[in-house]
Amino acid sequence: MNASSPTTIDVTLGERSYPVWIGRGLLGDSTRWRARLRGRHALVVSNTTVAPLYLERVAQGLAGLAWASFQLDDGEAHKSFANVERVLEALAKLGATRDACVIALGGGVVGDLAGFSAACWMRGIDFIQMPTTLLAMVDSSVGGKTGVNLPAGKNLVGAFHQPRAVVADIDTLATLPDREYRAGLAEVVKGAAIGDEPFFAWLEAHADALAARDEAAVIEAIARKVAYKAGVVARDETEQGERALLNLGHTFGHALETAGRYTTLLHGEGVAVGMLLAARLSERLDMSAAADTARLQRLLVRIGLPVAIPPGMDAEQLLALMRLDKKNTAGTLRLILWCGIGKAEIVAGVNENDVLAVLREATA
Ligand SMILES: NC(=O)c1ccc[n+]([C@@H]2O[C@H](COP(=O)([O-])OP(=O)(O)OC[C@H]3O[C@@H](n4cnc5c(N)ncnc54)[C@H](O)[C@@H]3O)[C@@H](O)[C@H]2O)c1
Ligand SMILES: O=C(O)C(=O)C[C@@H](O)[C@H](O)[C@H](O)COP(=O)(O)O
Ligand SMILES: [Zn+2]
Repeated sequence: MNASSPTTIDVTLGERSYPVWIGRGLLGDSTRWRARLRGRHALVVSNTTVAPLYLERVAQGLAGLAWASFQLDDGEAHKSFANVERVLEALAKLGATRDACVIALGGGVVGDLAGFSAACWMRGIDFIQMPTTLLAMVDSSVGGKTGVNLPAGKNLVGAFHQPRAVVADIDTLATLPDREYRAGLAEVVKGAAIGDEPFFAWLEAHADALAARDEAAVIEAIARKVAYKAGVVARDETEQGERALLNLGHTFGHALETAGRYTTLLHGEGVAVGMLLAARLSERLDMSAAADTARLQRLLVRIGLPVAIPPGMDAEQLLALMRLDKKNTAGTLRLILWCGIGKAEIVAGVNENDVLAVLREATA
């Protein structure tokens, strides 16, 4: 495959739409993405790991523009309000006007923070997502959720702000560590588990090819997950209903990530464990069968994802963190529960004692 034939999926939001390009050589071949820039200012936001690897490829496409780059320190702990302020200061220093564009070059941390900064600067300017992790390609770069963490919890501050384009250059995956790659697969499994039974079966059949990073399998997995998510986002851009299903495993997962101070579990790993906890809770509430939970666990294990709560975490502490989840209403837990492969439901007023029982069993 070359840069002239990417797989393209359009995310359509009423009258608007933007492309997600998936393929090889896309960063260095700027013909497509450069045409999405409207003004003469661009700020590339990246981090200290990704910029040395890939900034040069993007820089070539920015020739002739007034542009600068800003590098975050690496890690989830840097998805912070303080860094948003630093990005905004970099935009001010660049003299960025309303037609400026922020380019997010990196994983989901960079994408969420850069996108939120773009949403804030002059009440909203363009941004382009250039995801360089599998997780960012299949999930965070698509759909317009942007934001940062607070010490109290994940993603507590943010905005819906859609990108102008998503440039998923799979060449960048060559340098992605295996653990990060596997974490990205968790969000692929999630999409299939929520709403696409045939895709789940395909993942089971291609688990070995995916673990070996077979190129055709990787591109198909990215494209199928992005197409699934694009459909959900098109129907419910701002999470008034159906979109909340994309949060399967996340109320548990975010609590696990936060409890581990963002160093114990990666986001995708938290989602993997979180999905299993959600599955067990669903079984307890007679919404799903043990056989489905076992099938989900088998696939996650084959991919090499964790399926247990890390040692030292406490059930009560996790429940307290879950109480701050954004989906909750009227002071009660509102969770995404699982009804077996390919089906999930939003359930309000979940009894905390049931959640605690599942957490206690998993932390015992
Ligand atoms: N907005 C959304 O819809 C959405 C969806 C899913 C996840 N998220 C968020 O995304 C974040 C997780 O994203 P992530 O898993 O990409 O983590 P990340 O951004 O921390 O990237 C993972 C690691 O890989 C490194 N890296 C990135 N690209 C690389 C490359 N090509 N080669 C080598 N190293 C590379 C990074 O420097 C980092 O160390 C979380 O904050 C999560 O909340 C958001
Ligand atoms: O796009 C969505 O909607 C998602 O929920 C995707 C999730 O995988 C992602 O982790 C998202 O950041 C979670 O958002 P939050 O609303 O729970 O903060
Ligand atoms: Zn997620």
